[in-house]
Amino acid sequence: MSDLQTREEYQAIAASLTPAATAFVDGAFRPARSGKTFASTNPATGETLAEVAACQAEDVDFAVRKAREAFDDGRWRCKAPAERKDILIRLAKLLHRNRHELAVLESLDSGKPIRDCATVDVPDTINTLKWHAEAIDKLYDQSAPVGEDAMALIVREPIGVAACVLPWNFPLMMLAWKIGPALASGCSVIVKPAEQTSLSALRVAELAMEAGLPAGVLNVVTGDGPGAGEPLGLHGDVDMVSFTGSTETGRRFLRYSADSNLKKVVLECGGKNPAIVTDDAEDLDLVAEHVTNAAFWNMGENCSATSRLIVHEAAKAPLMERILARARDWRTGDPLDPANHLGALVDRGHFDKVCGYLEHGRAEAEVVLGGQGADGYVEPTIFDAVDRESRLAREEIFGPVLSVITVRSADEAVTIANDSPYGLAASVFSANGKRALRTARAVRAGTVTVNCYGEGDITTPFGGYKQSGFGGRDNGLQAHDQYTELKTIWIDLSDRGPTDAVD
Ligand SMILES: NC(=O)C1=CN([C@@H]2O[C@H](COP(=O)(O)OP(=O)(O)OC[C@H]3O[C@@H](n4cnc5c(N)ncnc54)[C@H](O)[C@@H]3O)[C@@H](O)[C@H]2O)C=CC1
Ligand code: BAL
Repeated sequence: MSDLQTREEYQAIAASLTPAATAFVDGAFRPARSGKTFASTNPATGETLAEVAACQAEDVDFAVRKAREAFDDGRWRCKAPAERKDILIRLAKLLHRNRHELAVLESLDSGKPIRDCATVDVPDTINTLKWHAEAIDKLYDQSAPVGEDAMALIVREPIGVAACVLPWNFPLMMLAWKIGPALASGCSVIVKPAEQTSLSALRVAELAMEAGLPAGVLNVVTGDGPGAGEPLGLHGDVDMVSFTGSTETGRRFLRYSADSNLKKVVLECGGKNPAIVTDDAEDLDLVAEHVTNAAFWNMGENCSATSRLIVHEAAKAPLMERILARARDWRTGDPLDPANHLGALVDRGHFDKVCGYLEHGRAEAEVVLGGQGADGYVEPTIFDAVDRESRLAREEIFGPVLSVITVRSADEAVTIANDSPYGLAASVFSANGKRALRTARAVRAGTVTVNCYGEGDITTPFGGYKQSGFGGRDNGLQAHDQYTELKTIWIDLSDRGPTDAVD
């Protein structure tokens, strides 16, 4: 049954909110030491939602010190696994109890449509935390096959202080994708939300205290990239950074690491994701449904959005007719109206960037749908006859823009799909099982879906090849690898005496 409320109910919740907007460190809300703030605005209205603490290096230092203390004294990592599990499950329950408020906060701060915040973002956040919490007391260490004279234990230990640097497109979901496994592993965590969308992370940190998470274990440092992100990346006492965002900023984190303490860096970056439709694709209604969702869901502000439709010439006309029919039904407007599929883009800067691509597309390709933006909103847009060398075909637009490229064979489709610096996600539509699987194998991307579109689920690792990712995966038990170190403990079992042992 749908959990959606009416627009009026959402508006009433919005009117009742007084979001916390200072940093959250060592169990308490704290302003930036400088006293500086920046406005967090509702991109749909331009209204200021809160003045958020503009943290800088000194605030980051304090947060790292508190996180380190919490890690070193073992108040979290040394708790019995079942107790840590219970606290995180309590947090998941508190998120569920506050789900309408969280969905509204997320929608107001980011421009995302409430229908998605309520039915996807918040439920996925809760499920992710629950799933990692449940794993805590079910993961076993290993013993290596080293023979009779020794025993070698391979144990997994929390890495220490983990910094989670978040994007603005899925503020809650990305928070959960990172703090879920980080906290489950026993780390202390410092979250740096994107400056556009700080509010939901602060609320989650507050609820985590209510759930019983010890102070200092989950901290949120608000601020922009150069002010708060850079000092985190350069900090000598941060053990790892898990980052989601642009490839350009991802590169910076590698440099920060090289210039400081060689902290582990895991990057989940951009994508230019192809959907390949072969000449034998069946059920074009279903294909059209998947491609429309993949391209326009979350206003295309999604690293795994399908932004290139690579379609065989034989399937193109009937498929395009079906995609257009669906996309025309997607309503754009007030994010708090559950009837709307698309809300506002995250901020004016990003809106202007997407509009720049629309202008380019109008000049270089054939507009078959949309093609204009107004007042922070961009309607679903489809460009046909896109040149595979053009900016539309190669650059991440991060808006509701689909570029169509026509091909004459499956091999040509794969060549074009792989002709990209990115390799995050792809989908393949073909009724021929062998061909579909061969194509899925040939595409260089971290997630390839067959006859559907998606990102897998919490049980499957998510991340990219090439410049889409580096160093690890989110989701699945593989996500725990990010936040843990492996230690070998070698125990001598031989009956040689000490003199023999050094011979
Ligand atoms: N893979 C993904 O999910 C995302 C991709 N993007 C892509 O990136 C483009 C630009 O968006 P931005 O908001 O500028 O992304 P961004 O990569 O700059 O921001 C992501 C995070 O990095 C932080 N950051 C920014 N500059 C930093 C610096 N110099 N040092 C340390 N931290 C820094 C930000 O404060 C934010 O928390 C988008 O148009 C889109 O193409 C953006 C967000 C998410
Ligand atoms: N779609 C999940 C990852 C991201 O867009 O940032």
